[in-house]
Amino acid sequence: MINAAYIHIPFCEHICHYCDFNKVFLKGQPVDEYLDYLDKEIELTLVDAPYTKFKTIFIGGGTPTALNVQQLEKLLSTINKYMPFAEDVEYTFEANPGDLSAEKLSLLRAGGVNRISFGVQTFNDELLKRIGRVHRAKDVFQSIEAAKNAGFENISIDLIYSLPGQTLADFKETLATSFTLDIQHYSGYSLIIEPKTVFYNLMRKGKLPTPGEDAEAAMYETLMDEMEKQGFEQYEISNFAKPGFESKHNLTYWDNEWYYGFGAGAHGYVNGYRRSNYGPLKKYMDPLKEGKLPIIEEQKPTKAEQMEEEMFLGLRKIKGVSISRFEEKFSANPMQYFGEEIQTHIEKQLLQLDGDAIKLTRKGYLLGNEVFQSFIK
Ligand SMILES: C[S@@+](CC[C@H](N)C(=O)[O-])C[C@H]1O[C@@H](n2cnc3c(N)ncnc32)[C@H](O)[C@@H]1O
Ligand SMILES: C[S@@+](CC[C@H](N)C(=O)[O-])C[C@H]1O[C@@H](n2cnc3c(N)ncnc32)[C@H](O)[C@@H]1O
Ligand code: SF4
Repeated sequence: MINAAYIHIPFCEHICHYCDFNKVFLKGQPVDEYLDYLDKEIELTLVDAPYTKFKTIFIGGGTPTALNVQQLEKLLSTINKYMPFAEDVEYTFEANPGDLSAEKLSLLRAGGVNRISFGVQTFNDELLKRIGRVHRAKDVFQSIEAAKNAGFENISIDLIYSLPGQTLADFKETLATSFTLDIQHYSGYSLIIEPKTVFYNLMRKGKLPTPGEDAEAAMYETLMDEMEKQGFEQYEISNFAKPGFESKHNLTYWDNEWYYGFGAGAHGYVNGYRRSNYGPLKKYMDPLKEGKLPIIEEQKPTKAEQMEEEMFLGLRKIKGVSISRFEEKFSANPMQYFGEEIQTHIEKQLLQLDGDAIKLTRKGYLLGNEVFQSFIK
């Protein structure tokens, strides 16, 4: 039974210089039509599904909060129509600071949303401008205050470090400001320069002054140290939470469990099959017009692939991969199956054994990608 769902809203009011997620500039887009087809996709998918109460629902983007009040109402009513919630559901909406009026916030609350994840990135207004964001630090304070006033008690922000021109001192200031917010969860990502973004083109022309590897590592160390000092537990390479506020939805991914993915470009892991939807709006909507699901490809990972996934997803979690759970799932001992890879990384002090767990060392957090890749045979 699948009890997690991701829903993608691919519209943004502006396009940030670093972002390569599936999104289009909002103006002139068939947003209402998109929401109709999203309704159709969810209906088609869930009509034959065994009765499920959803434990996690995550509305991401793009920018879900770029929808207007009527469109938000429509989206929430689709979800309410087809997706019964478990009592302890974690229902997240991603939001851009400055986007949420009191009216939109109370609609979300009334619709059952109980977690908001704001894309803050940095509190330095100069840097915000440089990375192509339109919000400013003051919008973050206002939005979080408004979300609290509307009754939200589980609020997260995303930060990006290693931004062009950012110094360690600057990042420390962003962190210090973040801790004045009294919220429950933080994600801290290091900037990835993705192909086809403004930043990628600047980089190729030698015009992107990124801080460099040493500064990036120093910022990450600072992030981890400061989070710990403030009582936020690191539970994944980039994620920190007050006890009990770890993101259950994102843990579904790292625990290698099944989930639905609805909307343009969304991916899902449904009944053993990894699937992804068409990204471009027209390609997503066309099959639905004929009553068909907009799936580009569906692939069932072999047992060997599932074991690899269990490792490279699970090792992202600070508590690591449970040996006994692995054995239960695959009737194989990971210490034997991946003996060589694990041994090599223990020798390099990137992995460690801790009771029933295989997990990264602190040095391993910095070099996670090197470790994960070695598990893909
Ligand atoms: C895809 S956005 C969607 C939510 C919302 N539109 C926003 O901008 O916050 C989710 C998060 O991904 C992170 N992100 C996007 N592009 C990134 C990149 N190139 N490097 C690191 N983090 C990135 C940002 O922190 C962002 O908040
Ligand atoms: C970068 S993460 C940020 C999560 C946030 N830090 C939190 O704690 O809630 C969220 C982004 O990942 C992407 N994403 C997550 N699940 C997805 C899925 N199943 N299919 C496609 N994109 C997905 C979306 O672009 C979404 O905006
Ligand atoms: S970071 Fe968020 S707001 Fe910016 S372009 Fe990407 S999805 Fe849109």
